[in-house]
Amino acid sequence: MLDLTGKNALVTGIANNRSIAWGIAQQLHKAGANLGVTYLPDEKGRFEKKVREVVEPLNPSIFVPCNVQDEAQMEETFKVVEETWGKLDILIHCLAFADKEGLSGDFSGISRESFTQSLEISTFSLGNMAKYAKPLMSEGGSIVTLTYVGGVKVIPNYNLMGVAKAGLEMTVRYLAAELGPQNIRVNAISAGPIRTLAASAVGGILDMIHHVEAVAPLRRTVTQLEVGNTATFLSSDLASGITGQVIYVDAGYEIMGM
Ligand SMILES: NC(=O)c1ccc[n+]([C@@H]2O[C@H](COP(=O)([O-])OP(=O)(O)OC[C@H]3O[C@@H](n4cnc5c(N)ncnc54)[C@H](O)[C@@H]3O)[C@@H](O)[C@H]2O)c1
Repeated sequence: MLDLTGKNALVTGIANNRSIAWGIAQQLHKAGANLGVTYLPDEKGRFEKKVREVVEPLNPSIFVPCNVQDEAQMEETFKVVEETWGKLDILIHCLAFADKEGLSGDFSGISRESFTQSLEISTFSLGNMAKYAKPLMSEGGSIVTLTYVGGVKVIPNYNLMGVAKAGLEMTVRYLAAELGPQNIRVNAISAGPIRTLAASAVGGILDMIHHVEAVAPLRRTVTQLEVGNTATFLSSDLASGITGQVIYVDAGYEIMGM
């Protein structure tokens, strides 16, 4: 039985109702988990307002700002988790960033600044979050992150994010090896292309989606809720033997050679 009643789940990366993290939050909630949500703060508070509206129906017990580049906010986030729940069972890392320069044109033209910023937000943040989650996952736990096939094979314009995702997938393996003895499992979902805010920054995302719809065995791409279902499974006892893996939720696209 897939039942997350009594489990505490912190979900990062909801920007709006198209976000993959929103699909995940809904399915975790449906399975009975208590939800905590972080949002990326901005000066005008627009993200906060938007995310608050989106998540309100799920009544999260935690709602805190967390820019992963801000160490004080990271610390505060997990302090609030400890004060509210005492323990954490599920951590969803569902965020990434690369600027325009990193997502179009020549790979060789990417600047040091773009590279550093993207890898810090998209890759380093997983291990750094795990550092704070580890002591709170005293009864074991599940950490799930999101990756894309562009971290394994060359996808036009994915450029810098491809390097970030390659690093992220390796981070999953190192974390799984480190945290396994504490019964903390760490996995990644490699999702097919979905129209979201982040995806719209990648040049030619619609072409990618149309290509997948034409070629993938299921002749379509996937939805946020399908990714949410897999994240919920990976976070449940049904997946108790799975760690360090990258699970493709991509309508089968990854197996195709042509
Ligand atoms: N959409 C796709 O086609 C697709 C496919 C495979 C994997 N993914 C991955 O899924 C994850 C979620 O992306 P999405 O497509 O749902 O887009 P999205 O724009 O809805 O979500 C990206 C999130 O990253 C957050 N973020 C960016 N910089 C941050 C920072 N410094 N600190 C904290 N949060 C920050 C944003 O606030 C946003 O909530 C990303 O890791 C993305 O690479 C997306």
